[in-house]
Amino acid sequence: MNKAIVIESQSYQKSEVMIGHETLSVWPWSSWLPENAPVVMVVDPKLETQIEPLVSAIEKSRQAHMTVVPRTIAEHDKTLETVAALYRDFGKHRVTRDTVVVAVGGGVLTDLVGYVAATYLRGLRWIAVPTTLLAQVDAAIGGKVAVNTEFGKNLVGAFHLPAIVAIDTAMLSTLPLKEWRAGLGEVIKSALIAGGHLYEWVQQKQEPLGDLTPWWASVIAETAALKARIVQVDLYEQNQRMFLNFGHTAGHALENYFGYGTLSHGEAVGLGTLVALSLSERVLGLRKAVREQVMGWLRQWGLPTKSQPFDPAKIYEIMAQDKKARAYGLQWVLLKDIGDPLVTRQVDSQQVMEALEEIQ
Ligand SMILES: O=C(O)C(=O)C[C@@H](O)[C@H](O)[C@H](O)COP(=O)(O)O
Repeated sequence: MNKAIVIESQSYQKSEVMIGHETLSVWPWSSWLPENAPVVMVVDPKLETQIEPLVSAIEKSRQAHMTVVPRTIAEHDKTLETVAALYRDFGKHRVTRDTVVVAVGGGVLTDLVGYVAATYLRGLRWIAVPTTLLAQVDAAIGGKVAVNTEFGKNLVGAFHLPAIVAIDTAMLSTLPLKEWRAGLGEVIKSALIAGGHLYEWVQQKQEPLGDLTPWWASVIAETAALKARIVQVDLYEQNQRMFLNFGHTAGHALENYFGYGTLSHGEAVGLGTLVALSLSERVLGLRKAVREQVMGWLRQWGLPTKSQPFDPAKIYEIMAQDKKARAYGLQWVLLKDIGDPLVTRQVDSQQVMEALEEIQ
């Protein structure tokens, strides 16, 4: 018999993105956590005091036991070794398949803990509680979970949607300015690929970092919503979701080149955005005024418009590992105009080298 038996996956992943202010411990945790399911919370130790109301809200809402695992995870810790350490923690705590993992921290922590949730016991339900600007507007949304390798950023990972993304903007009240800056690359990227209100708000003013003003509340909500809309139609990044990678082709390569953690993701994506805009001018005729405007935004927010010196040939070599690359070569996300991104292979190495030189 050579008739194929077809298995069509019904793995319908669903993710609810909640955005509020001072709402974390009053959200309906008892309905978010299956009855009697054990909970393992992996939390950035810096936040343990701040999230006490959340811990008690979860413990009050359930009979089952909750284990809190404090774990500092900086960019240079975003490795398979750290994943293995968490596997050991989960083994020690006898984590079972009905356990819900709650990840509380920045984008690096939610990326790594989300990957542990995607792979431990072949997959656990998880909830993301993002506590930085980067995580709230981008990293915790959409289920891209991953760790870095020596060959590149996020090269080992999965698509594993968090059941809930609980974004409480009050968590930003204690966020250091460096961490605010680390999320700005995604805000600028989103404004450029989306156009519309988000672009207009950012074009009109770039409010100071650190105060959660109504302007920031609107920008965060709209950036998060943009990502959710795109993921809704292209979870596995077959086409539109690639637009969210604007500025990341060069950005990730710069992070790898200088050593993870040396350049923040926001700084790297800001520089990568300038490279992508320069290529958009060369390949698609985008007007140079857009890049000049973005340089003004970066300066206003204290992000670099020039990189430390680097070897463009080495950056180009690292970019070859980019996940948008295919056997036939690199794919670039460029802009035809504000709000009008596209994916193209029609970029030659000379144009890339010239665009890279412009940020040196
Ligand atoms: O969610 C996506 O898709 C993105 O590309 C969003 C990016 O801003 C984010 O940094 C993502 O983690 C990078 O994706 P990767 O596939 O280049 O690792």
